[in-house]
Amino acid sequence: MKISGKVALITGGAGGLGKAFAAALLRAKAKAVCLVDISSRGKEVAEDLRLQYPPSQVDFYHCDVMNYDLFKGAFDFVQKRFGAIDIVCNNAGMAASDHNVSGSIRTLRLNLEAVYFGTKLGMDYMDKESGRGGVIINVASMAAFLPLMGSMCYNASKAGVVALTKSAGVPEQYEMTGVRVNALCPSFTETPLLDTSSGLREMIAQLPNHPIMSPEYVAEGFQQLVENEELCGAVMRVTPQKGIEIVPNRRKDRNSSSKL
Ligand SMILES: NC(=O)C1=CN([C@@H]2O[C@H](COP(=O)(O)OP(=O)(O)OC[C@H]3O[C@@H](n4cnc5c(N)ncnc54)[C@H](O)[C@@H]3O)[C@@H](O)[C@H]2O)C=CC1
Ligand SMILES: CCC(=O)/C=C/C=C\C[C@@H](O)/C=C/C=C/C=C\[C@@H](O)CCCC(=O)O
Repeated sequence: MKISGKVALITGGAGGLGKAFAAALLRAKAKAVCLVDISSRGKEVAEDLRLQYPPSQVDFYHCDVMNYDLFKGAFDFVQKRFGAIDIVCNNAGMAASDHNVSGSIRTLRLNLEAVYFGTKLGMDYMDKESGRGGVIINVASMAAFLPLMGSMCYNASKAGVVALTKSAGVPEQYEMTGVRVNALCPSFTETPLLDTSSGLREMIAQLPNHPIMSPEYVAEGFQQLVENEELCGAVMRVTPQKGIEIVPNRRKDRNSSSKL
């Protein structure tokens, strides 16, 4: 997909990775980006991006994406304001330790259930019948493959995002909707998320050859997933050790999916 002239909706857009994804799209001449976030910081982030990347339009839409109806309202807002949606990034997320049961349940809901909402809504609003096709990027994590000690729900939620994305990205689905769906799995990246768990930075520092990456580097992988029309149902890993890589998809060796 050529990003120039396109319209994007990014959840968690006020956060470290969300802002970097928005900036990457704006540098590539996206027509408009809407930052959907529960934090009112989104207003300042949108203002900052407008100043940095004129004449692109950058809006902030205050929303709790864990509420389906409110989240649908964000899609209606973008569709009405810009006439179309081409790119959806389900990026909003959080982490909680196993000791915090309510936080762990909220983590599962935000990181997985809300990503399902955003994937379903993205397919509905961008479907080639009602829309003009498009691409959905679901932000998972390397924790989906290499679990973090003490964060069962975080690890499970991210593994769920990978499975959800592979399901949504099967060729038959793409043929029907014209919407590609890919997963982005970064390792540790310099954002406020790293400060939400005490001792995490110290733990990371103990890991051999595991420097914390910049959001801008992860956004390079994000942009590849948006632009490369060959990628659908793809899982991309971004790590300091191996850089940006697509996980081989064994399913491509089979010639049809199992239909229910
Ligand atoms: N920072 C890292 O090391 C890594 C982060 N990730 C994932 O990247 C995504 C973005 O996280 P970061 O930018 O690192 O963290 P961040 O904390 O900077 O950004 C998260 C954003 O999500 C928003 N948010 C939280 N709950 C929300 C809700 N109910 N509705 C709408 N927005 C909500 C927050 O207000 C915040 O702006 C998350 O899914 C995270 O799990 C994945 C791998 C590594
Ligand atoms: C509650 C703590 C928590 O879940 C914090 C998450 C923080 C960062 C985002 C996360 O998505 C990054 C995961 C990166 C994992 C990369 C490699 C693993 O092999 C690290 C394993 C570290 C360990 O041995 O526990």
